[in-house]
Formats: sequence, C-alpha cells, structure tokens
Amino acid sequence: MSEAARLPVTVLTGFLGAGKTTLLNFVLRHPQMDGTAIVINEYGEVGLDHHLVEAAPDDLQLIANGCICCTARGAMSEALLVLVARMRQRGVTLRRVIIETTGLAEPGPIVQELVAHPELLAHFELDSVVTLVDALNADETFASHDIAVQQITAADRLLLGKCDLVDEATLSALRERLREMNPDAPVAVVHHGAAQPAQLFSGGRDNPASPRYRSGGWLAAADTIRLMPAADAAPRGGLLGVARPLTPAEQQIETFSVILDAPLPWARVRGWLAFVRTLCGPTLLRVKGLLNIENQAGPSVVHGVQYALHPMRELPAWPDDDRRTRLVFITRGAGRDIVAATLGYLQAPALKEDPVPRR
Ligand SMILES: Nc1nc2c(ncn2[C@@H]2O[C@H](COP(=O)(O)OP(=O)(O)OP(=O)(O)O)[C@@H](O)[C@H]2O)c(=O)[nH]1
Repeated sequence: MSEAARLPVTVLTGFLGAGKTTLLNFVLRHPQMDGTAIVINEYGEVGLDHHLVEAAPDDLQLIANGCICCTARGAMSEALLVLVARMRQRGVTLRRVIIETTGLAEPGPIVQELVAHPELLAHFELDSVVTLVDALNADETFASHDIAVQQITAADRLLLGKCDLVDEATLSALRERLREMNPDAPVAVVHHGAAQPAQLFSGGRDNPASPRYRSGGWLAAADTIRLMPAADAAPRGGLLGVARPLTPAEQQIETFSVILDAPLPWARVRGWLAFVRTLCGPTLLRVKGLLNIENQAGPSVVHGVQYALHPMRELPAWPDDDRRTRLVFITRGAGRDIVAATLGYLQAPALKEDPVPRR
C-alpha cells in the first residue's frame, strides 16, 4: 500500500466509564464515518463492549481478555492486519480505523506499536490520540490513577464528557487543569458522546495545514527554554535526581518549550532526542514540535508519547514565516532539568557529514 493510501488510525482513550462507547455509537452514525472499522479492547474474557456498539461499523475486531498496552500486546497489530486481509478478500474499501482502548490502557505502548511495527506502518498511519475525560470524576481519577494522567498528556485532542453533571465552576477548574497538563491539546465539550468526525480525525499528526504548527497559540502556554551557552543551561536539580523516587512536589507536571533559532545538524538532533528519551525515562510524557534541520526545505515533525518516538517526517514546507525549531515538552519530576542540561549538546560544532541514515 502506498504511503498516500495508508489508513488513518485514531486511538480513542479515556478512563473507565468515561463514555468512550457512547461516543463511538454517536459518531459512527455520521455519514462521513462510512468506511470506518473499529478495534475494541476489553479486559474481560467475554467481551461486552462490542455488543454495546449499536451503530454498525464497516468492520469490527474485538480484543478481549487483556489490555493491548500490556497483557495483550501484539493483539492490536494482529487485529489491524486481519482488517487489511478482510478488506482485500471482500473488496471493501476501508477509510479509517478507530481503536477504543480499555479504560486502564497506557497510550505510550499503543502508540509505540503503531509507529514502530513495520507491517503496520505499511498500511496504517496514526492520525490522533483522542482522550475522553469524565468531568464528573476527573479530580478523583487524576489523584488516584497515574494512567489517567498519561491519557491526558498523550492526547492530541481532549473531549470533555458528562459536563451536564457538573457546575460551571467545576468545569472551568477542570479546563484549567487540563490546560496545565497538556496546553497544546484543544479541549471540546461533548454532550452524551455527540462528537463530530473532525474531532476524531484531523488529517494526521504531520498535517502541515494543522493550526498547531502555526506560530501563536501553539506555544503560548508553555515556558520557554532558550538555547544558551552551555554554562548557563545548568540543571536546576541535577541529573541524578531521576534515579531516586520522586517526591510529590517533583511529580508535578511541567510544560515548557525549547526554541532554537539556528538550523540544526540532523545527526546531532537525532542523537539528542534519543539521549533525552533515555535519560528522562518515565519523566518524559510528551514531546512534539517542528525542527529546522540544516539543508532541509521544510521542517521535520517530532512526536513522542512517553518512550515512543515517531519516525520523524519532513514536511514539504513551513506552515508560516517562523522558521525556528520549536518543541513543546510535557514532563514530570526531573524531566525539565534533563532537557535543559542536555541542550548544550546541540551547540557542539556540526558534524562534517551525517553518518546515520534518516529513519
Ligand atoms: N450524564 C451523562 N452520562 C454519560 C455521558 N457520556 C456517557 N455517559 C454515561 O456514562 C456511562 C458509561 O459510558 P460508556 O460509554 O459505557 O463508557 P466507556 O468509557 O465505554 O466505559 P468502559 O468501556 O467501561 O471504560 C453510560 O451510562 C453512559 O450513558 C454524558 O455526557 N453525560
């Protein structure tokens, strides 16, 4: 299948009972959703959720008895490849796939499988991670379940459900909290699952037409770390901080941006990102942005969800006049310090030639 024909996949996540199936039922009835297959993942040995999907999708795969982020790892790839095989057998045209995760799924491993499995990459392209938030139970859920926090920070878009069950003040406090946790993700209210197709599929994470890649709102909420002489970029806490258990204060989620004016050598960027990912470990929740790479006409797009780093892709052109490298990080604990401390690596003299292949 050619790259242009790859099927967009959206991962619909959200904590237990957030309203994911309700939303699927609504959105699948939309005429624009013709040609949508769904993959539903459930914990129980006997799957139930697929019986609750009343609106018939064009194809359905159920993964019961395990979670695709851990105990049923690999089952998602199998299910997606079965869809491809069936599509060929029946001569059906599938246009997109929605994966409904269990409420306890970590998005990181799912994204990792989607972006790193060679056979899947030939047929599918991750469009978006969409997280449905239960407005009624959000505070309690975030306090007790780290997975719920990861579902928020991994999201490209956040949908707020059950808003009819909370008052205005609660809703506005929740919006503010979500903005702090993931400032780049647009937040929209959905009433009883009434989402629109465009809220699930946006044309892809690398879509240069996406407003997220234009200057302005994209970085507005994030503090900025500028690339400074290495001595000035000293860590606030020290690199070794990551090896000990994090204190509650360090659990604090931080968002910040890195803005670099000069074009960067490809090999150095690649090495730096791998280095940051390894050093940060679980303290890195999300990184996304545009890179200005030396001798390249368009920017390269970076997307990382926890330890899953998408293959970087060059866009044909810059979305606007701002040609600077702009990266937004969402970290916890020592993550910010690690990023700041390692920025100096990007300042080292450029390598004479790029010794590593680009992918
Ligand atoms: N009041 C209200 N109830 C909602 C809304 N959205 C969903 N619900 C209800 O929430 C309950 C759980 O919804 P589901 O769609 O089953 O949630 P889910 O996320 O698929 O649940 P799991 O698969 O168990 O994680 C159902 O009773 C829905 O009717 C909403 O916006 N308002």
